[in-house]
Amino acid sequence: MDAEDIENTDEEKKKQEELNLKLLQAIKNADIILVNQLIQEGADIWYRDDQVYDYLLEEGCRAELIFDGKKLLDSENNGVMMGWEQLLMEKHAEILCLRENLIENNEIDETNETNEINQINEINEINENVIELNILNIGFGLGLIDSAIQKYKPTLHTIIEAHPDVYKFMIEQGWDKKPGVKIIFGKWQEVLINNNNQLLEEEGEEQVLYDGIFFDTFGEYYKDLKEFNEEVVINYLKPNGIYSFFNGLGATNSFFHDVYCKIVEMHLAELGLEINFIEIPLDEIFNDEKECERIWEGVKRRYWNLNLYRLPICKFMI
Ligand SMILES: C[S@@+](CC[C@H](N)C(=O)[O-])C[C@H]1O[C@@H](n2cnc3c(N)ncnc32)[C@H](O)[C@@H]1O
Repeated sequence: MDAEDIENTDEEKKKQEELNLKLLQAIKNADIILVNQLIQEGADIWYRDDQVYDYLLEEGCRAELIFDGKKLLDSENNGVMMGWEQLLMEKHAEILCLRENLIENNEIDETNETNEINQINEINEINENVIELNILNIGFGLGLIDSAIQKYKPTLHTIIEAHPDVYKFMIEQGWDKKPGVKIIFGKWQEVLINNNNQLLEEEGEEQVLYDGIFFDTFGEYYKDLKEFNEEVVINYLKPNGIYSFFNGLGATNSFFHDVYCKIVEMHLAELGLEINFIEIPLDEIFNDEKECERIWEGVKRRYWNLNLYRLPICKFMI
């Protein structure tokens, strides 16, 4: 790199920093038009870790965040990306909803292969024997996992979602009218802790416990996941329930990812939970350079860099 390049890089950094500071200021002034404009110009919604994202979320982060979010999540812009995440979400749903320990009379044919289990007919047949299936999902996003969970006909399917536009989208799509679905709008921190337990049954004030809990909030950090485990999972999961989360821990680098997987295992063990991982290869998708380019096209912050997905299955140690 010669002196001119260094100067240019410094210049770019300075410009970016200015944009980011302007963005923070515009957010504080609640100047939505300017916020939108600055994000389009390249201001970073992840500036100062999650400070800006969080601010937008707290303040009912408006269209601009959804706009950015749509680049990541919207099926029209990123259909292929949905493809790879959908596969994972379907697997997560299967792990949470379809299991022998939910079956009253253990009538599962053990020779069933996973791909066969995926057939909707079989799901219905198997889950007919389940007395109760309560599932809690944190973070609706595009509703990929929630759509997959619905196939298992849960008795209670609670969804906690904090983003007003995502919430609006859920209502428009009729999610509030689906059988068993209970939507709670707000941050899980507010809904479930801070002495504000909104999961209590309205009539009997009885604590609902869940057979399956899933956590995928994006935009939050390991400390949030840890808090969720400590404050929510151990209080809301049935003794034989299964907890899982989107395992994007340190997923931009395989070394960090390995370390995080160990850390989460250690922290869960302190809470009396064991964790096992199902490994799902992603190399077919991510080894293909062209495919990769397509997946990440237009995405500001690439958040995945691994050829393997480690799907976590957490249970109370017996
Ligand atoms: C990556 S998306 C979830 C994707 C989802 N698993 C799916 O299958 O489509 C993350 C969602 O979590 C929501 N979210 C972020 N922080 C949250 C919080 N503290 N409480 C509740 N929802 C939150 C976001 O608004 C977003 O809709």
